[in-house]
Amino acid sequence: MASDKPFEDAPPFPDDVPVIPLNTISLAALHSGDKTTARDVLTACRELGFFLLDLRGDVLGKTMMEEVDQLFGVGKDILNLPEDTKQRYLHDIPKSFLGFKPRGQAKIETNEPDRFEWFNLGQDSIMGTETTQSIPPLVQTHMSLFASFLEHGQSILATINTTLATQLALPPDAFTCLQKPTRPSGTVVRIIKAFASERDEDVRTSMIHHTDFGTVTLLANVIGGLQVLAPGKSPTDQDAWGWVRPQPGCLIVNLGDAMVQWTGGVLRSNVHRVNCAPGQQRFVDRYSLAILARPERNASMRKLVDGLGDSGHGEDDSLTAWEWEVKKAMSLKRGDAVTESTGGEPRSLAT
Ligand SMILES: O=C(O)CCC(=O)C(=O)O
Ligand SMILES: [Fe+2]
Repeated sequence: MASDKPFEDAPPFPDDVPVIPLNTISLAALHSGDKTTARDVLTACRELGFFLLDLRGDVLGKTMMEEVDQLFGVGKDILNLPEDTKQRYLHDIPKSFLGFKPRGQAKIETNEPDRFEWFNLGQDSIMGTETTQSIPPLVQTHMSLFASFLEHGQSILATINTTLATQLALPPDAFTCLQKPTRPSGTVVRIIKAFASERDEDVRTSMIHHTDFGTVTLLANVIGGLQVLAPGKSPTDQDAWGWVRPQPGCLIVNLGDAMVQWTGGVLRSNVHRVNCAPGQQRFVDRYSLAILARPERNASMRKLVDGLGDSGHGEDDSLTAWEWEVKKAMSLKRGDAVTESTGGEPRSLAT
């Protein structure tokens, strides 16, 4: 996440909850071309599909940290706009995922309403590629900050994608050429508010378990709540969930289903959820900030890696990213999609 300051202002993450061990990758080491670090990225993306990216000691990382800090402030103001303002900029699923998602609109695993709101700002809106999203004035005021954050985030994403492609013996631009920021796509900058859980009956999941649809997600957290499902375990097994401990100066990076599809199951997209924050953190509202990258709408979902694994969806090879996303969204809506981690060679987390 961001600098140390927001962590000092927050209730502490407790020491007595099971934390999932995540590899920490240094952005500075990646930028300097360090081979061991590049290999570590591949290992993390095969085994768990999650890692921490340490931004400290890197010029771009420092700028990113400052922008994350600023956007946490702005994001809070946006998510706390008056209800009637937010109502004017609601998303329109499945036509558009852009705009506000009201609290309680989706369900959690018990069929109770969810406990979060989000606002999705389309990369296409920021880049001017498409101008269909109507933007609240407060967001418009901060557009240059969103644009700068997205540009720096895209640069980090390009480094991760190029590293992965090279490690898989693909052309370095094998993934980046399918997700150029200037081309129309479902990529969004997302701000999320998961509500404080003061009453005991609120101590439950905020955002249901899922995998991300897209390519790579960059996520900034201060307050805990994010949980990752241990590979091979069922989401109903409450002991199989490990907390992600947010770290100052670090982003959380996770892979989405598109990377599994492109790599024929070599890379991993892991199930995660947002639970009620642990310990004393449950008493404060939890904000997070993310860039969820998706392939360009017209990108091919054809496998780029052969014979190393199988994502189990060979028929998807002929689809464009847009067709593929619609197909996934429809099958989730019909309820015939099983939410499960896919791809990779999961390591056991037992030590
Ligand atoms: O808020 C978080 O920590 C995670 C959010 C998330 O998983 C998502 O938006 O897909
Ligand atoms: Fe997610």
